[in-house]
Amino acid sequence: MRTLTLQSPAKINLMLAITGRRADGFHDLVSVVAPLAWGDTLVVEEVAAANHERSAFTLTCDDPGVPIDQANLILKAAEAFRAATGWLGGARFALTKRIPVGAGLGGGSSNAATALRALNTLAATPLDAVELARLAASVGSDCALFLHDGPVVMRGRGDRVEPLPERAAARLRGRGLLVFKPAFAISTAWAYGRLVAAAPGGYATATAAEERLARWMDVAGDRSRDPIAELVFNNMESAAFAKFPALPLMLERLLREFGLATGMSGSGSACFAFLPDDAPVAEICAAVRRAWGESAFVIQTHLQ
Ligand SMILES: C[C@@](CO)(OP(=O)(O)O)[C@H](O)COP(=O)(O)OP(=O)(O)OC[C@H]1O[C@@H](n2ccc(N)nc2=O)[C@H](O)[C@@H]1O
Ligand SMILES: Nc1ncnc2c1ncn2[C@@H]1O[C@H](COP(=O)(O)OP(=O)(O)O)[C@@H](O)[C@H]1O
Repeated sequence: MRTLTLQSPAKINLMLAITGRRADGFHDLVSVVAPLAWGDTLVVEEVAAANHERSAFTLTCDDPGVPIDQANLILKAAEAFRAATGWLGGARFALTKRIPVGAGLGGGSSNAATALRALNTLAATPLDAVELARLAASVGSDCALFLHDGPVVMRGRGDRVEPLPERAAARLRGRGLLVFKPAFAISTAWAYGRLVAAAPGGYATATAAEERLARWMDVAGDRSRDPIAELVFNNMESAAFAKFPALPLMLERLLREFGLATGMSGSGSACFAFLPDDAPVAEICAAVRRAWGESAFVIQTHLQ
């Protein structure tokens, strides 16, 4: 039986414009998202179907805080895969969790997409790319982006995903950054709920979002400039920053003391700072830990 070991990366929303609520209750958005060169590891051990009976999907995880029952997006994705393909095989999933939960780093969605990629490799009659993307989107709004290995633009409720044009992607790939998260998490449902409560005040217009993206793509090929800070935008920050002032205080401090461009990822609470080559990384990490305590999560990585 085959065993696959796959990386399941975290993501950062470099630009996140939530543009309004849809009839189905979800929100439309325009987002530039990039996977990080860091994340969880998923080992997938194939279990053959015996006597034309279905074999089970099971999950273990080294982090006791992560559910390992049907609430886990890995098992949801696996069952969705079976329903879509009729595949009778099973799998033992073993997840090594590094991505903090409720951070806006897309850990659960990434795990689900990674599970789908694994099962599609194991299945005798795999889904094509369009079918796999549709299936991923049915598991979670943020899942489909993780079927790509580089920066993408995500639209709709997150289900319409296209790779960034190469010239723009090249400006992001390999870019160093620090990702840091305080001890508290923020629930995605809460963050969208705050936008609904403030509607229509908190929404960005789709036109302004597309213009921001187009402006950045226009100058992205100009090597004499580094316009990354002009791309960074997130209208989920208002609610999170109002409730948790530790977040904006930290970002202001990193700009003031180290001149760093920063932002919050997704619904938070993780934030990121771009690291120039000569950045005093140890000093920056120390500043984060001094303010947020030793329980703060800090990782130095780069965009994939
Ligand atoms: C905000 C974002 C930005 O990338 O990321 P995270 O902060 O969660 O990482 C995503 O839109 C999160 O996507 P995801 O976490 O997959 O959301 P889902 O599981 O589908 O839905 C969780 C909750 O968010 C709401 N939701 C989600 C996506 C969307 N486009 N509109 C919504 O209103 C749903 O109504 C639901 O209450
Ligand atoms: N494989 C998984 N890894 C982490 N969380 C998961 C997973 N499957 C389901 N969840 C649940 O998803 C919720 C959000 O998790 P996560 O994807 O890490 O956050 P975020 O949406 O902020 O990026 C949590 O309530 C968690 O219990």
